Amino acid sequence: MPTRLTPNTDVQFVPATSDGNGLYPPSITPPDQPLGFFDFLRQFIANPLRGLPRQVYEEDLTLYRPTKKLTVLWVSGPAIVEELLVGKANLLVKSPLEKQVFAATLGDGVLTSDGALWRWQRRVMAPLFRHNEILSYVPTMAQVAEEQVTEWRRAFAGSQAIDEQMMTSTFKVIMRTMLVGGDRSEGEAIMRGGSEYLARVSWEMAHALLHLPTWLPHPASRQMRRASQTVRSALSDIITRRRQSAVEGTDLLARLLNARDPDGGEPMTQDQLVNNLSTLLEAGHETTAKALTWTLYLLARAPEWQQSVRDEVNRIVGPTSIRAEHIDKLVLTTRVLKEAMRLYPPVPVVARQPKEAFELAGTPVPANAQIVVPIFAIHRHRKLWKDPDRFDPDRFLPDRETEMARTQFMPFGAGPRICIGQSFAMIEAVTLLATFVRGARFDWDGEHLPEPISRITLRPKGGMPLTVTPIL
Ligand code: HEM
Repeated sequence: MPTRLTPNTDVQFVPATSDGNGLYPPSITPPDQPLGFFDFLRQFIANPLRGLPRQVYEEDLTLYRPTKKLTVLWVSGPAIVEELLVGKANLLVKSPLEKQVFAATLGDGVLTSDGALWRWQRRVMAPLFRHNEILSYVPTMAQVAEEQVTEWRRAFAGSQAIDEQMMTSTFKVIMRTMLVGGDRSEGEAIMRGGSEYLARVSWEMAHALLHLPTWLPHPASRQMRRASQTVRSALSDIITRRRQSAVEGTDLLARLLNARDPDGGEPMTQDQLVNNLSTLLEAGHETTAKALTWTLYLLARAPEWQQSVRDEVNRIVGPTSIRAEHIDKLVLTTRVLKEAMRLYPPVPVVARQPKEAFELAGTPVPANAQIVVPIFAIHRHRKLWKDPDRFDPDRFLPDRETEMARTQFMPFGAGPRICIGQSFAMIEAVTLLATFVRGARFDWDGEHLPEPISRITLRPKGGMPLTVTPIL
């Protein structure tokens, strides 16, 4: 039976602080009881993760019905997550809330569409994400990472805005591997526009939760519209130039330009091309940037782990650039990344809506339910993890990892909508992290305790200043 919750308006949120031990990084202390609707909404705008009550971290299924119109089902037990996202995937669609939030920027590209349109778009893109194809990008990824290390050497030791630098690096990677032909200023406009859009996304979500008409503006409407226009018009220019120059190639844009609808044989329209390019650029860089940002924070708090990663990279790779054959051998580096994505999953929540009423683990789910899989809470679930808030990469030692249920650790989602870029992200993150840690030391000031804030991706409140000392 799901836990049924009675709204309670007295709950205070206390973002956890550090106890001085570097292995316990900031978390969110969940409220003992859920909030009444308006408090929920207020906290949701500040940080949707504050809306998750304690039960979500302890039970498998939690039902929250704060108003007659809103039913939220939080699914946090691995067996039920599997039943939902794998077994019953064909009974679900992407949440209309998510679609409304992304309509202006991603349209109905592969992330936000359903049914035949989704299947076609996913099939067109799948070949780009084959493991071997991605391994061929390792030299480009290593070069981008080395450029960042060179910048740190030029800047000498000091505090650096790690979150911004990780965004720049991962964006360079995606532009140089997937979208050959964009120029630098277009690239910067796309990156800035995407980030500004996501920073304000909770307004759009709250607007959708309240079922307000889409023509009614909210405080962030204008900035979000401007940000999405910036991104879409830069992408449209790149596509037009590419069509005019008739450049051949196998990058993402070439594949999208050559794709034909299996039923009608039609190519993608300009709008569909823009939808999918912006989807790949947005989904493909901010997520990996956040994985790296949080990993470096954790390593700065745990210098002994940082040194172990450095030792591994020096032993396996030495002073040369990282190559494809090194990736599988960097096992400790990979474990550290996984543990960082457990504590700070770059996509902290995924959501669905049923096509019609159905049953989940014997519980009736109404057709209008918002089904939420809170990855953040699953990764810190009290019954699944020992000492869940502690940073301990050894959880991912091979014999311990094989004991985990498939959806106990699910930073890339699960089922047919699992992240198409999973291999790309892991190979990129290992290459960049290994190059960074070999080339520089990262130190924490002992004070910065960023609250993890869900803005589709998991952002550190107050950014991520770390002291970087190049290793010459
Ligand atoms: C650490 C990095 C990443 C994380 C944690 C991540 C996480 C996720 C998650 C959780 C989903 C599923 C969303 C859902 O079920 O609603 C997803 C979907 C997706 N991701 Fe990623 N992602 C990452 C990197 C990437 C990269 C590098 C790319 C592309 C280059 C990418 C492209 C996509 C796309 C296109 C989808 C939609 C797939 C579909 O609906 O068929 N992601 N990602």
